[in-house]
Amino acid sequence: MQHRGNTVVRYCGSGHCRPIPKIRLTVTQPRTGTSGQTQHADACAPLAGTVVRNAQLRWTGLLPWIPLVLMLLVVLMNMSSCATLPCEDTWASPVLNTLHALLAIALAFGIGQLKQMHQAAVTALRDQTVHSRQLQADKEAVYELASHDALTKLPNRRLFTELASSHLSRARRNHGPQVLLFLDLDRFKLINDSLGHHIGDLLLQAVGSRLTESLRESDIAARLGGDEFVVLLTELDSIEDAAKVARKLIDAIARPYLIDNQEIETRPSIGIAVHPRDGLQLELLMQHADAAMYEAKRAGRGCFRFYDPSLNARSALHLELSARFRRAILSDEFVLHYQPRISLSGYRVTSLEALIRWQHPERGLVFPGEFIDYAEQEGLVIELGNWVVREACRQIAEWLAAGVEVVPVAINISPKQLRDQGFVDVIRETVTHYGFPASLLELEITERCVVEDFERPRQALETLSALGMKIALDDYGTGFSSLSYLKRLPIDIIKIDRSFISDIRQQGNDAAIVASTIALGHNLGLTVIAEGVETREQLMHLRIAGCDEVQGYYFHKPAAAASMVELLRSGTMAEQA
Ligand SMILES: Nc1nc2c(ncn2[C@@H]2O[C@H](COP(=O)(O)O[C@H]3[C@@H](O)[C@H](n4cnc5c(=O)[nH]c(N)nc54)O[C@@H]3COP(=O)(O)O)[C@@H](O)[C@H]2O)c(=O)[nH]1
Repeated sequence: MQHRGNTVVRYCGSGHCRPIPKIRLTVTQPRTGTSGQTQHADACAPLAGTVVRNAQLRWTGLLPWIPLVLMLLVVLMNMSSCATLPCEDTWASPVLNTLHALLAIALAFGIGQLKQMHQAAVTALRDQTVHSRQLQADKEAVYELASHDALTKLPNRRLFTELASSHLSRARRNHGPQVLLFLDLDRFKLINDSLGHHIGDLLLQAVGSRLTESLRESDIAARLGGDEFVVLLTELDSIEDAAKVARKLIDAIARPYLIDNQEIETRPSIGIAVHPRDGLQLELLMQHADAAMYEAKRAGRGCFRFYDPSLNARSALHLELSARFRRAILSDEFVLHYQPRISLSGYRVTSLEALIRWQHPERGLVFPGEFIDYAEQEGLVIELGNWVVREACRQIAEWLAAGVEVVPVAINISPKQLRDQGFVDVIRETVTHYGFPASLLELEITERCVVEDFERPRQALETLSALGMKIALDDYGTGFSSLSYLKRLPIDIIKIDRSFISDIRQQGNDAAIVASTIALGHNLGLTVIAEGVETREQLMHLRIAGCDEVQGYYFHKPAAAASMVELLRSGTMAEQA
């Protein structure tokens, strides 16, 4: 079918086209009370059928009148013959009898036609009823499709915009606080890519159900698309209550899901914007809640943040950084900072992690959280990663030349970089160029590196491991914590993510996870490192739990290469006061 102007042209079976006026359906949904979606429906077929049937009825409707007219003629003739001839006249009787017989036949034919006509009318009426029921069902289906998300059955962006906008304009008169929550699932892409879209879809449905179960009837929840959901909280006593609801939603959504016999976990990051404080119009509130959601992601994911006007300035900075980023690689504006890793037996410096920073000419030091994702999306991360390899090797060579006892330097490898065909050669050639043992370089990868493609990264890691480099699995516990990866990849070190370390002292889940990860790592013969150690309490807990090494602000923040020289010369660190 094609739409041409206001005419819908339907391709018929015979191959020629019949123009039929375009039908507009304006659908009203009683549940929400909103005048709904205007849709063009393909109503041509049933309507065309009805037109043809009506024409047929008109023609067949004339047929019963023919015998009736005949009958009238016979009666008239009969009457005139009786008037002019003596009725007993012998020759007139056969004529009249014939005419009577004709009359009887005509009557029978007429009654038959009348019956058929009645039957046709009844059928047409029944067809009409079935058709209007079908049309109503079609209208409802069109409305459902146009206004709801097919997967979760929640309202979609369009319906949410209608409902929330009308609610906000009413609320403007009532002066109640209305709060918009913008939710985005953490690491959903990882789940989708690794477990398949079917599992991803089932997870989204389950998240949609948890969301609605946790809200009041009066709240309006919708799925915007992908892993993004929005909620308008309509009956809050105070803005503080929004934080309680956000916390409740995080807890509800973070509970594990059992999907196709697999336990899956996800958490939402939530941004919050308050009406009228953060905006009067829905569009602005959505933008602000979205900006706050990104802030929640930056703050470590699985948490919520309220909108704050300074976020706008940060978004502007982000855009500006993106524009300058390509030039920055060419103009060598990046530097590496280093953070020591310390053994828990003797507090020896065992390694340095190289962390990239952008020395921006006007903005000063910009941290990788601001540009690594952008570099990854734009395909610039390979170029940037190769720069890190060369710079780390140059620095090792410089320290060695200065007579400093160098410990291995760990560099972070991004997923695209590890999949790049030239990756192994770049490392091998650079190490050969500087002529130091390959064991002075360590590679930190995350599970994300092997999700999309396993074999090529595995081979690259095997080759580099065979050269003597150690491989660390970073951010352990935040992805799948897959035992299969630990078994099939040449991993030497597990780095427990800092999100498990911050609450370790409370003897809750995090302490149990850390203890079992340490036991698991040791059973597999791996070195276990805890990241993000900031307090003495955490340090003591990790010592008792049997962790091998720690890294974190407690001992040293990442710092420029120059400040590592003293540390490397002494080789140990002391506990902080
Ligand atoms: N592909 C590449 N990724 C890189 C590179 N350099 C860094 N990164 C990744 O960027 C993320 C953020 O890094 P950064 O801002 O440098 O933060 C690191 C530390 O400063 C921080 N850290 C360390 N100790 C603490 C602590 O006690 N508390 C606290 N709040 N933060 C701490 O952790 C980051 C190091 O994390 P990790 O890499 O997981 O060991 C980060 O993901 C980097 O990996 C690069 O060259 N290439």
